[in-house]
Amino acid sequence: MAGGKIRKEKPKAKGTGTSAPYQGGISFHKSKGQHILKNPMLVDTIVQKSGIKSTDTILEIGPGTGNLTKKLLEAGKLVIAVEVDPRMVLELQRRFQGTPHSSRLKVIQGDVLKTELPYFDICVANIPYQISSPLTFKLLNHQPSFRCAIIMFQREFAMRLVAQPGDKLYCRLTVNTQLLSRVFHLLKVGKNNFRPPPKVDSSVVRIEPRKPRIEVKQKEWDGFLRICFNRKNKTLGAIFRQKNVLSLLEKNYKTLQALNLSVGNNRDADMGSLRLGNANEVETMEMEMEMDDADDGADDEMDVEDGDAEGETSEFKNKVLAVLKEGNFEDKRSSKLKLEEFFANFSTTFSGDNYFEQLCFDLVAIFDRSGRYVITGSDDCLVKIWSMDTAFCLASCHGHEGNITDLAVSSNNALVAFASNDFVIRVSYHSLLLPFSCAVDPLSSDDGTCRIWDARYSNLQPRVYIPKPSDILNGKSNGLSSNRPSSSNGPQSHQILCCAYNANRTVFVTVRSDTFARVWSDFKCTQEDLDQPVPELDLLSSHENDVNYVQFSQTWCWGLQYGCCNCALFSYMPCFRKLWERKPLFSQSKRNSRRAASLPIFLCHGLGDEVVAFEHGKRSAESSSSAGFRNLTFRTYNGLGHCTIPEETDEVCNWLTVTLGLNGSQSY
Ligand SMILES: C[S@@+](CC[C@H](N)C(=O)[O-])C[C@H]1O[C@@H](n2cnc3c(N)ncnc32)[C@H](O)[C@@H]1O
Repeated sequence: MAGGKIRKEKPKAKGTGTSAPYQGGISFHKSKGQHILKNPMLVDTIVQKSGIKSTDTILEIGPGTGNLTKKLLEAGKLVIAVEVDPRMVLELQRRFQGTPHSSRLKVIQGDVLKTELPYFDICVANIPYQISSPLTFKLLNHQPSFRCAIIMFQREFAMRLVAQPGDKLYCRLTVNTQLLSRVFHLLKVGKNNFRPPPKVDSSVVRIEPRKPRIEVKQKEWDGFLRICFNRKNKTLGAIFRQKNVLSLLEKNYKTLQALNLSVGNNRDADMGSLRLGNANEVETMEMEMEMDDADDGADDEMDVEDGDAEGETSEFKNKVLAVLKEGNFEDKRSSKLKLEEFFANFSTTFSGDNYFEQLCFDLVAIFDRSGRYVITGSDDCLVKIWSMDTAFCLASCHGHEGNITDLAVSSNNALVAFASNDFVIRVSYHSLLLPFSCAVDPLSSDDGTCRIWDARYSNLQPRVYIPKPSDILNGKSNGLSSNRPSSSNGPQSHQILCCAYNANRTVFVTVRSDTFARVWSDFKCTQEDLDQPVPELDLLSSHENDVNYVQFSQTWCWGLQYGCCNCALFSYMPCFRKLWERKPLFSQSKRNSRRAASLPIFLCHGLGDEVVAFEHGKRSAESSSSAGFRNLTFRTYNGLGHCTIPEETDEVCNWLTVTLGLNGSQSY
């Protein structure tokens, strides 16, 4: 591995002939990754390390204003530059027009990911980092193959490419890249070598495509790696015992078998020798991979619970495990497995049976509430925000250690919650003016807790919500949870599967794979509050299996906050008893309790509410009255279900008009 590090721009040496960075009066767009190289010495070093021959056709991706292009033209025979920004294309043409280089520069205007690449010997590029992954694989699949690519990447991405088994960054990207190429780290590059400086450090790597290529069915191979790296520190034996993995493999197997039979392809039905049919036909089948199993981190067997299929499934499981055992892979972990071992495992056991072909995790994607942005999550552990106007990726959110399994935007469009199968849910401000990145607390992964932090102050610790272990729960919980992980709490053994905020962000609910839903208060919002215990307001039970979706009712928004609102309007108050117990009205200062006691409250509830039982509304009213609220109106409506009627809305309107003095006669 070559070394070296260039950190800072050296002052321009007078009379050396090195020129100042050429900017051409253009303003740079961060959304297009426009961070031009401003250090001429660095440009020289990159070109020198590329080993360009005078006969070479060079591909440059994103030439920008041409600082690197100029040196490439001096070193090679022909430079083909692909640039998406028409302003840069113009600037490039202006810069080289009339120079001896102009006939050896060919500029293609367009998005490199959508451009059919011409023949080239070598690729040298300082690329926009948001296209790192697709670009790498586009290059590696390019035919005829090229000699090498010298590319500037974000440091972390570069380190993933060169990672070795056992390294923290060793991942599916590493193995996929190293299957097709050999990668070397050439140079560390500090932020100050760019204008404007990016937020991250960079590295230059050299990628040499393997010749000859290792031939592998790429879809199958990638599906296999997705499973292996989904929990990369688990043994392969434990991974392939998971019921979702097994049932998906079996589903693939059976569907493809059926397809094969239905086209009259009467083959031996033995698993070991069956070829499972045409990939195009199965492309349309719905086969989602959801790794949301109850997973306690141990390597215990988890049998498929399918009643009728049990016998067959066990047989299927045994066969899968037998092939793992045969290759001695059962106790190996993906994080430490060499490429050759992956390959051996894959080709000797599974290849040809197409079990993995359909194992691509779907992207999760949602529009934000304005409709101007799309937020996506994927199995590359990243959440990205895309502009609907330009189709550019505007921000990437790092920090998850597992696949992104779900996304949600709060009703006021201020927050985005990401669920991941690394056991953590993260919540970030959805504001494009703010850095959209969250640092991961290394202690937080795999602990089944919920963490919420303020992305505006990424140096601050997130607030941690630790559910009580379900084995000590006896129906309902009344106690407080600590907001700090502690050994007494022990490791959490259940993933959080989904969560939701209520409309005004005062309460949220999390659901874990132990089937319990927990309701939490989010009243505290300052950093000083971090040391205070976080109240787990309520524990909801009765589901018998995993709960995969949770949502607050939007029919009424309840907005009660102590001493800071003028009235409260709701159909019932979730967790009302615990709320009053935690913050008894009369434990506050006299002035505040007087004020709170006179708070006008309007409660209304339909007697036929099939979703929130009338009883809850009634008890909310009784409990609030006995807590000391004396200005409370409770209206009930005969036969009204979980909806509203004109009579109710009229009454609410009148009440608000009088209470808030909208008719000029304020009563509060
Ligand atoms: C990091 S700058 C590098 C500029 C120049 N090579 C340098 O080193 O000074 C990335 C360049 O890639 C261009 N770019 C961004 N996305 C692109 C895409 N999808 N296809 C082609 N060029 C792209 C940007 O407009 C920008 O000029």
